[in-house]
Amino acid sequence: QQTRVNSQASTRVGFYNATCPRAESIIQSAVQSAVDTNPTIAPGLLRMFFHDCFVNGCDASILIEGGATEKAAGPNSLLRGFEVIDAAKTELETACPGVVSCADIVALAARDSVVLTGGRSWQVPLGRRDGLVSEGNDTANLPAFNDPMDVQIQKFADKGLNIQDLVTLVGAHTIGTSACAFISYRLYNFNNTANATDPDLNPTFIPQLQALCPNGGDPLTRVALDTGSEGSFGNSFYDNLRNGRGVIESDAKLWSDGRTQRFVQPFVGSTGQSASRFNADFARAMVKLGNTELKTGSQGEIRRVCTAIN
Ligand code: HEM
Ligand SMILES: [Ca+2]
Repeated sequence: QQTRVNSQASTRVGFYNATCPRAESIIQSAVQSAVDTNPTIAPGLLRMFFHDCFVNGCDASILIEGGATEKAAGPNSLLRGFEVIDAAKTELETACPGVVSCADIVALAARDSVVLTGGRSWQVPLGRRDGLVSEGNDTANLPAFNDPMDVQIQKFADKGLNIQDLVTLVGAHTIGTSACAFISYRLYNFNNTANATDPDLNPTFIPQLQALCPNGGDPLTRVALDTGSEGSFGNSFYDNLRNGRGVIESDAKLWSDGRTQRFVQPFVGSTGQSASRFNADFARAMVKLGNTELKTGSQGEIRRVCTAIN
């Protein structure tokens, strides 16, 4: 198994220009029609790309179905949007059989999801190949909502991503929602102490979150990660962090830990400048994330269907 962390990325923009010129528009239409029907697909697809890239690189290992694959593992249990990738792949196989990798579909669908929710577009370097391995245990690479900041920083460093990349990429939480399962302990039982709340939470935010995630309520109830703006891609997420309104613990720590706060700061504020900086930096960080442990050239394969190795 070849792994190269961000080393001379050999993806390139326009990789399918000659071999499948309609590839990007086919994927864009598939994402658009899915998001039109169900807006929660957009954050689902953005998160899918992250969870793919962090485990065996951006190689569509996340899509493989069966026994103990990544998709079946705990950290991926709430991912959504798999059917959109399959729909795009079916159309691509008709238009240009055997050409477009599932890994590139995931990468493009993530970009399209950002654009459809109001973010700025960017060009996605392509040419990833699909991986031959998908093991549930490897999902331990993924950061967890309650990982200490040291662990989060280390998990990103292991993928060639620095603290600034971490802060920028977690800005993806400007769209989408979290299950109460990842929130309630901050409201009712912080540090395993009855009735204790997380001191990172703004006291005025606690009753709001408690209303959304009642004590003992359904752990699958969903709450916006960027309060007031869950459907709209932008830098308001960082304002919420500064205001003690980070919904999951790992997000809140981006402000309370000085190592990350210094990178949150430039994204805070309603001036066009901080918004513009976030959009530009996010695009750059996504390209960097997208070159994680690439398989290119003759490595891996182009899958016939995204859910199974050929
Ligand atoms: C320290 C790193 C991170 C942690 C601990 C983390 C954790 C989480 C958790 C616990 C959720 C809620 C999942 C659910 O209930 O369905 C979530 C949602 C989400 N995450 Fe992250 N995340 C991290 C980084 C990222 C990155 C780098 C991206 C993308 C570039 C991302 C994209 C998303 C999106 C879009 C959602 C919303 C999903 C939806 O609405 O279905 N996250 N994340
Ligand atoms: Ca992967």
